[in-house]
Amino acid sequence: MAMALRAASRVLLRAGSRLGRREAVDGARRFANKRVLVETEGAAGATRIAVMKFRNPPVNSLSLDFLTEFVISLEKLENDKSIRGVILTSDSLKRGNQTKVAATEKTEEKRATRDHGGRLQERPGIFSAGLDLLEMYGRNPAHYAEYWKAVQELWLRLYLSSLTLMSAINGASPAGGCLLAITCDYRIMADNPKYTIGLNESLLGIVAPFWLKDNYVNTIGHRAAERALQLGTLFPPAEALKVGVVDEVVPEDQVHSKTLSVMAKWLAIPDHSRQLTKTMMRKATADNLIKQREADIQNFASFISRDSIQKSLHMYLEKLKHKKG
Ligand SMILES: CCCCC/C=C/C(=O)SCCNC(=O)CCNC(=O)[C@H](O)C(C)(C)COP(=O)(O)OP(=O)(O)OC[C@H]1O[C@@H](n2cnc3c(N)ncnc32)[C@H](O)[C@@H]1OP(=O)(O)O
Repeated sequence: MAMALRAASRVLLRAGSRLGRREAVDGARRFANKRVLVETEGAAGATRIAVMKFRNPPVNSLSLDFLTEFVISLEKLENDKSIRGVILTSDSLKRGNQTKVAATEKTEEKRATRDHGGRLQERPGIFSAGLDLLEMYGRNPAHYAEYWKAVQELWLRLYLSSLTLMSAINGASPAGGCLLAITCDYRIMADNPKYTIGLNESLLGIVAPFWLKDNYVNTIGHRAAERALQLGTLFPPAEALKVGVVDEVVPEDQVHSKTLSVMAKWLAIPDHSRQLTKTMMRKATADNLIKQREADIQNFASFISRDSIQKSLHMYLEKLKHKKG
């Protein structure tokens, strides 16, 4: 066990020092579609891990295209027998990021604000702003049904993944952003009080689906989930740690390296016993959705089509548009 842990640590520490680079280095590979960048690391034949970086500017919202690309990337990793662990994180959307890839200059400009001296300042990072509100507003029921099926698919794939999944939460993580995080086996959040995480659906006048509620209950317990869901609480890092939405809070510049070192510990456990244990813990919750997927889709489509709900979403979108930077 100790030897396996040391070997996994060596692979991951090497990965840690290299993953920030863009060029292909010994054993490192990457593939990308438009909105998800995947970097894998490790020698051929050895354990490798992958880092999935979201890059859907301006706020990494879970649009239909993003969901589709995400699931395709995850499936690719699931089918690669050399990959045992995956880290979910946001490609930095901030101004000044040396590795920016997808954001246009205009978007980059939008991600900065000016201070009183007119100097550009970085705005806080974003892990994911959650479901894309524009997929749920002003569309038709067929679109809502298609969108919801994709949301369910993402959740099921992540929640039941045989891989060890970890989230390195390097920015705001409301609602669907929190969904991504709480499907993971372990969550590490940057210690920045500007970042918050939680299921805030009730603040938008909508309701989290039962399976996401169940995932939340399994993560933070019934009473805490009941209160947080009703109030739509978005927890800053210290509170998120206290309530158990995240497992660790670390300085922002250590999120990635810390996630790699925790991953090393998890990868020292034999896959078969860890995977069977994970399935034992999660199967009943996932089965609840699997046996009523179609009904859940119809429910969502009719709920979100209601005039009153569309009105709430309209008001929320207006509020976002007009808020002061
Ligand atoms: C009935 C079933 C319910 C299903 C469960 C629902 C789950 C969900 O995920 S609902 C979505 C919940 N998400 C939120 O409430 C987050 C809303 N966004 C924010 O709070 C902020 O945008 C931020 C903290 C994530 C980032 O703030 P900031 O850096 O200041 O950026 P802006 O607010 O200026 O946003 C830039 C741009 O992006 C648009 N936008 C933000 N969030 C979303 C979103 N979730 N979907 C679509 N678009 C989003 C925002 O409106 C701005 O657009 P423009 O004004 O056109 O630039």
